[in-house]
Amino acid sequence: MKQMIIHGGKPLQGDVWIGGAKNSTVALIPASILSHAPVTLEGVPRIADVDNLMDLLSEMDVVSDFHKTTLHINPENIKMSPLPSGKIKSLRASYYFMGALLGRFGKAVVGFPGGDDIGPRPIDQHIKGFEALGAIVENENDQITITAPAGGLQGATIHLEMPSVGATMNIIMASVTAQGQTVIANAAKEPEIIDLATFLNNMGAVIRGAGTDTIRIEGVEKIAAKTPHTIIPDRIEAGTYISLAACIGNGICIHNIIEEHLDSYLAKVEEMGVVIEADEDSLYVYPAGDLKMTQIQTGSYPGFATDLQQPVTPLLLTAKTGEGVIIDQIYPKRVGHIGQLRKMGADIQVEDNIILVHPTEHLQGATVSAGEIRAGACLMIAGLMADGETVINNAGNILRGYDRVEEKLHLLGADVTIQDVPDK
Ligand SMILES: CC(=O)N[C@H]1[C@@H](OP(=O)(O)OP(=O)(O)OC[C@H]2O[C@@H](n3ccc(=O)[nH]c3=O)[C@H](O)[C@@H]2O)O[C@H](CO)[C@@H](O)[C@@H]1O
Ligand SMILES: C=C(OP(=O)(O)O)C(=O)O
Repeated sequence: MKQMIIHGGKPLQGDVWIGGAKNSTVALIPASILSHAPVTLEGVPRIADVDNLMDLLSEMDVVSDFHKTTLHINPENIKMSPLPSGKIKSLRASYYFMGALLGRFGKAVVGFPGGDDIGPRPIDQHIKGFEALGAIVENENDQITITAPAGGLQGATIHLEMPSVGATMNIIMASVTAQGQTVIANAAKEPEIIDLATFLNNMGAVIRGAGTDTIRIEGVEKIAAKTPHTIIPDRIEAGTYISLAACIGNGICIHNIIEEHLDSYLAKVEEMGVVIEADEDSLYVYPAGDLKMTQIQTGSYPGFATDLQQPVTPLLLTAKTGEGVIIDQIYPKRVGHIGQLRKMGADIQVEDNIILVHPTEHLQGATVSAGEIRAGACLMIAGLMADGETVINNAGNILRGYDRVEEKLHLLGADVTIQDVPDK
């Protein structure tokens, strides 16, 4: 098990550079197998999800090579292989191999995906999409087998019941080479969807409307990468460092940001009183003064991201008066961090899945556990604010999605180490 040890209470300052978006990267790597030529991805974050996806690629004889921030993937000798379990369970996004294998071979055999413990995460909309394209979907022994009809997948209109990021991406991957037109109505609008569409369109796919709620895909016979693709910056990593900077920063500049991707988040923290100055692709967060308490409801993009509700929670604790309310409408059960924050002395409760936050003058280091990636980010910020030593168990969950986090925190002056300890 990985353990993060923090000696907190010191103001941090300096510069931090945001990596490529985890939620783009974990879709683009599976999508690369749709290419009939080698793929180059630039700006790839150093995160455990990437290592696990590379292992899954190698199970299909797809050679990949990751150097600095460049990932080369050569799918030219790919063999159609079932991906029943093992690494499939280590991350949520392994489900993108369903759409990608279906698009490439007309068949996918993929184990049920793993991922964060944040409440129920059904994939019925993904399945509905594959079936609308004519595929037969069988679910047996925790393994999903998806088979295209004899004449290949046929374009169709799919109305998603909710704007699911994963279903939108999976249907795009499956339909890029389907016959005729596919329409995804009530599609997710997240920036990572646009990134996937840009990546595939540059390979010869015809996808229009990504970033709106109606996406139209005209099937083409084959696609092949021609130019390297640079992954968009990670808006969730950026939001995490903004929260950290406002909680414990003495002036922090965060580089490689697309500000527009953070609009609803920035509006909220600025409403609380955090002063932020924007430059071209960077934001400077001033040391925070007295902050106002606030209420937050998460929603689909462009709403307040569920993946930022936990990283922003320590900031609400620093408000001087009032009661804060956080409601996660996407994952109402995503409240595992609250009990851990209470161990550190936070005045915070959960009632009927609603998080109630009260001003907390002092956090004290404690031994806590990162039940999932963003709970880990929340505890990491709390540990940096707290007096004394904080030990975060299961810190591997932080490393799933935070690029070179130890190195970045050191650059800001933090006393943080990550170590391996035997599992209990
Ligand atoms: C790898 C990746 O990109 N992960 C992100 C992605 O997850 P993921 O793609 O899994 O999340 P979705 O957008 O699909 O989920 C949104 C909501 O729809 C529900 N739903 C989804 C699909 C489905 O078939 N049926 C169904 O009921 C989910 O339970 C959830 O309440 O978007 C989430 C919501 O922004 C983020 O928290 C995750 O970081
Ligand atoms: C829930 C998340 O990730 P995943 O969908 O990969 O589990 C997240 O990034 O906050």
